[in-house]
Amino acid sequence: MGGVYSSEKMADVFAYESSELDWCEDNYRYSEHVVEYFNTVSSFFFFIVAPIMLYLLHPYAKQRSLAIHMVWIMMIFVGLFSAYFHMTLSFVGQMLDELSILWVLAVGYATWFPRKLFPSFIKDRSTFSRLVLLITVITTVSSFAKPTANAYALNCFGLHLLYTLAVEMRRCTDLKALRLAKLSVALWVLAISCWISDRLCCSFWQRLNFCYLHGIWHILIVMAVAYGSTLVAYLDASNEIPYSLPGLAYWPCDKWAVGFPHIVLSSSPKTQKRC
Ligand SMILES: CCCCCCCC/C=C\CCCCCCCC(=O)N[C@@H](CO)[C@H](O)/C=C/CCCCCCCCCCCCC
Ligand SMILES: [Ca+2]
Ligand SMILES: [Zn+2]
Repeated sequence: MGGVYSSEKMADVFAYESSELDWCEDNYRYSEHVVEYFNTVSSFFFFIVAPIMLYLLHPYAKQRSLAIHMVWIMMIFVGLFSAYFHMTLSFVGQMLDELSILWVLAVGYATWFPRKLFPSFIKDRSTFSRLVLLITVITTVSSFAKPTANAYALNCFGLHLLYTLAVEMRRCTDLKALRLAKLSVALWVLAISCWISDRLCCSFWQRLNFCYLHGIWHILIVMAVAYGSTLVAYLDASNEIPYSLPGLAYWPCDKWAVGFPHIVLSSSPKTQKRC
């Protein structure tokens, strides 16, 4: 009897709409199998951007460490779990979506957090990575205590990332890096405005019959991560492999600096910069 009860409970967490979260988009509007259609489809944008970034960052990863590819490989899983979450609005979907974001952030921090900003008691990156791992495991376990607070906690980590970037950019005189920083922050501000507005002003957007802000957030946040992570990687390359003369370029149109940013490594001398 107890076995039947617990397996029913197990099934409950996979059930459609078992999550306490429900985004502004109308449920089952376009399909009886997909709860939030536009939010699900927009999650596939992760699958387009991740392979492009993996390809573009490959020369830098080859020089620095192939482990860097983990960030964008994990972003493919974030997209997959996000699509599953919005398709079902299940509790398992929510936790997979949120925990995969937490672990991408952890890998990003372990890989790119500037050495000079390490707490004073930490001497090398492997000790720092162990500290990040410990914090991530504790946060993963705590995330089950109050799942509705998880997304807000993740946004706080996002704010810390922005603060770190601001500290790093204070001394930077490289115009291309400064432009990339401004674009990254602008994309993040637009993205987070959509996320907050979808959560807090839903009745307003319903009256306008425009309930797609969370889907737009998906698209903007992937672009913010593409821009922001390239900037962090560029600062890392300037500090850790300066002999390969890292520079910034854009694909497909470098001339107008439009498209996806990436790092070019060359042996020719560059104009002086300080980052
Ligand atoms: C020195 C550190 C370097 C770190 C490198 C960056 C690593 C990538 C970081 C984050 C990945 C974010 C992926 C977002 C997925 C969105 C899925 C989603 O929509 N989930 C929602 C539910 O469907 C959920 O409610 C969202 C919660 C909020 C997540 C907030 C994540 C913080 C993102 C910070 C990105 C900053 C970009 C850089 C800007 C300068
Ligand atoms: Ca909804
Ligand atoms: Zn989402």
